[in-house]
Amino acid sequence: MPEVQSFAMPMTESADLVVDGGRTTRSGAAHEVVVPGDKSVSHRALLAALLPGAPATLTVRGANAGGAVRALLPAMRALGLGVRAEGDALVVRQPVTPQPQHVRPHPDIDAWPEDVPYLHTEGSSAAARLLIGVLAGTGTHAVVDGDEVLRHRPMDWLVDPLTELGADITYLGEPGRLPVRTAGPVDRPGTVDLRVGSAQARSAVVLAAVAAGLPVTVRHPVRSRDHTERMLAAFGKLLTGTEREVVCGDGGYTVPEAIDIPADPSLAAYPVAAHLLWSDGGVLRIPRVCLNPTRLGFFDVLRAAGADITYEDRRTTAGGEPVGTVVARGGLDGVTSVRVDSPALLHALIDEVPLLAVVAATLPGDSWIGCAEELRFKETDRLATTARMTEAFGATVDVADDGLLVRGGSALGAGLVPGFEDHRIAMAAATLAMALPGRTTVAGGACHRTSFPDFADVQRAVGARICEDSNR
Ligand SMILES: O=C(O)C1=C[C@@H](OP(=O)(O)O)[C@@H](O)[C@H](O)C1
Ligand SMILES: C=C(OP(=O)(O)O)C(=O)O
Repeated sequence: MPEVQSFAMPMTESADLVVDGGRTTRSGAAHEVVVPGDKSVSHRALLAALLPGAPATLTVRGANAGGAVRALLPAMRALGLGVRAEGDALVVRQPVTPQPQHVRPHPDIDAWPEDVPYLHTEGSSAAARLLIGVLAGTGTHAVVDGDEVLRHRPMDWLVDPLTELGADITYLGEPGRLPVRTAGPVDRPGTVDLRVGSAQARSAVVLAAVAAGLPVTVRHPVRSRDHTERMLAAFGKLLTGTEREVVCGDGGYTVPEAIDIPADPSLAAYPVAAHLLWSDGGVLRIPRVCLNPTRLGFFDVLRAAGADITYEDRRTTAGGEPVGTVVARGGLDGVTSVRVDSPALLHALIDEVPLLAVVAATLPGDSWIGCAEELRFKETDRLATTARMTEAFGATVDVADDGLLVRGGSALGAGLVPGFEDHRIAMAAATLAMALPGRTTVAGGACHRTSFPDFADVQRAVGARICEDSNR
């Protein structure tokens, strides 16, 4: 594992979120809310427009409109695709005149490669990593870069296996990190072993192999979210394999003219957690949620611990993803602790760890969230920032190399808590604050826009008192 970043000084570029505890709606009420489209499925659907043979127009309906997905659009435009919002859809047209992006200065780079598109994906690691995979499959010459935070996140997780398969990828700055230059396609069939469970790393290699039409077997240590494989299979691509490998075989695929994006389970988790933490009875329904089992860890862990969460109206979409309604009834009475102790379960709730930690802090027993070493390489070192945020409410959290031990039974209180400019940390903090008496300010909490632009509206619809305050 590479060296982790230091997040000693919380940054507060975004407005604060101010939350007053308690629920505005009557006890036992029924609520139904809609959450945004799945971020991961949105990234993959948009990138399908860059696969060889993609249709002249691809309509992605219900895409997530947060900063992480938007970060991909200027890069696509720089590659000569037209991307336009039409209602709740993003319409991708090709080819159009490329719209170059501005180069972000880098302390170690004086001369940038000329005559190749410069592609900047802001802070979105999924956008950068999946894009590198597609470029390595199509043999497109380009530079892929990101913001200061993304420039610290590991890219060797995918660049190493892509290079083994023959791709020409060079680091322009620090080895293992962005920016990278892609200059030649994967062209050596074979088997590669991934050393991390990252779905982005696996997806990059699978997308490269499929785009290049190269027979490749990708062995991986854990079956993390499998949206790429499901999407490609829905396009007709023959992918076989087992729990630990994906075999990208011969045979073509057809990218359809429209793809529907189901709602994001990692975003549905916030109103569900708020509802359970209020523990005042009632029922909350969230329709059209992606029920892919590789994404349901947060709900499954709470169900196993005794919470009443069910999945209803299940069906499978044309895109290969199961969807349905997530229904939460009652609260957390009888739930004493939670436990995550397998890599597959951890990956099924990887983005919900900060939220699970704050829920665990309200329980009487000690909870363990393990197998989580990859959390150190997110927007922040999320083992450290989750602990610091949860402790700011009065909780006791022990940080291990690979996880968090959240001690039960601490007295929790409202106050000023750090959001670390990390959307998952900020939304978890605001959600716990909804259940605590008094006023909490989540510093920089408006960074929720990275993945959940209408977070405050949705939480208000289930009874929260939450607003933005840029005047602190
Ligand atoms: O494949 C994806 O779209 C994602 C995979 C996960 O990251 P890793 O691949 O780094 O585990 C997750 O944390 C991220 O929000 C989105
Ligand atoms: C970690 C996340 O995304 P990414 O890795 O794409 O930045 C996230 O959405 O929590």
